[in-house]
Amino acid sequence: MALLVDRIGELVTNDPTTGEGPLGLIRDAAVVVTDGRVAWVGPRTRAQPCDDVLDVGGAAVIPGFVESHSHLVFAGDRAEEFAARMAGEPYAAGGIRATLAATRHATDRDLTANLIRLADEYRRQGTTTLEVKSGYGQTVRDEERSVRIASAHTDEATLLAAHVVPPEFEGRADDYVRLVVEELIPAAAPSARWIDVFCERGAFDVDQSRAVLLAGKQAGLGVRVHANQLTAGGGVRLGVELGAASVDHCVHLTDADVAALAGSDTVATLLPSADFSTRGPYPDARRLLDAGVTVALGADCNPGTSYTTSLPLVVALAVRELRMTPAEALWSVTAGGARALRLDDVGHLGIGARADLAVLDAPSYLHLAYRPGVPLVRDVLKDGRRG
Ligand SMILES: N=CN[C@@H](CCC(=O)O)C(=O)O
Ligand SMILES: [Zn+2]
Repeated sequence: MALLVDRIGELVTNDPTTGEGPLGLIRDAAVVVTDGRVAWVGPRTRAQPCDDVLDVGGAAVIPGFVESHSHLVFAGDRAEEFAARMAGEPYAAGGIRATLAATRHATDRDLTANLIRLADEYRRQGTTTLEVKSGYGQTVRDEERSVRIASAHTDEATLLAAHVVPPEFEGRADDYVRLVVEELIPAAAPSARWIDVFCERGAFDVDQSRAVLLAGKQAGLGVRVHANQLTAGGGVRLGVELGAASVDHCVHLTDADVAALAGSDTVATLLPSADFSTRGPYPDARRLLDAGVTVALGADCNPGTSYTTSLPLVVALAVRELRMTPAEALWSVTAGGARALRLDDVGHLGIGARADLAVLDAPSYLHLAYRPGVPLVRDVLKDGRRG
């Protein structure tokens, strides 16, 4: 059965062969969906009649957001830590340990309920593809169950086996890395698609990160890295060296980091809501874009640095604070996220793509940045279906 999404005032396809400019814009458009995929897209006057019609009444329609960086398997929150930060405390990697303790005590059922709650929040705000990381367990048992819980809800589950050195390994990071390589990854990798590591002062250094990522690669996982969030360490170059799909945060970059990214297939994923919520500096998106680096944007939902599921907020921050154009920001949060996950059938609405789209309560995608904080996502289709 075919569905006609009709009377679209402005359609963003992200397919420059179908519409105008890099966003592939079509005005007065329609989309035909069959079997959960885009079967046809073009001016509405040329659309064939279909059994089912969704009349959006002149609204803008965009590809569903692709979130390539979230931490949804956790218990508790850290509102007090946030308040202390707003009163002047700096963010440090060690805060993760508070969530570690709460997560280890939580049941699978509690962790699942929290994940579903946050994934629903993401969906209501237009996100149709969601990567989810483990990383608040840091024992073989807790990482294995975290990534298993994530994988029941997404194909994009990431084993963040080395997020922080757990308290029982205080001063013995190398021993923890050995446990990760020898026991944790073999136990948890079957539930994951990706391996990730927090390569940062206070977390894991470059050699420790390399050992973890290589063990993950060996187990068949794709590589992603939390890199250069707090300092200009070696995380970005390590990611490029290992062929990472994405290096994430990228706040503190040297010229050599930018050059390495520009000469690679590795995406730089920027997470401005984390910088907003830690009151940290923002990354220099223009420097990356001008060097030809592929830039993605994510919300990085987690209880420590960025307790938001709003990719519309991220678009507004990217435009206002990172000086990206609205078109660049929208591309980065849809097609860019897809590149960061090495997916080619999401993040755009070309023929054959998944029919994942968001209908906005607005005549143009420009309103995502122009009307910050306003709930503009009116309807969401995932694989051509609502809900
Ligand atoms: N930077 C490391 N990981 C998370 C923060 C985790 C936490 O503070 O709980 C992030 O992506 O920002
Ligand atoms: Zn993160």
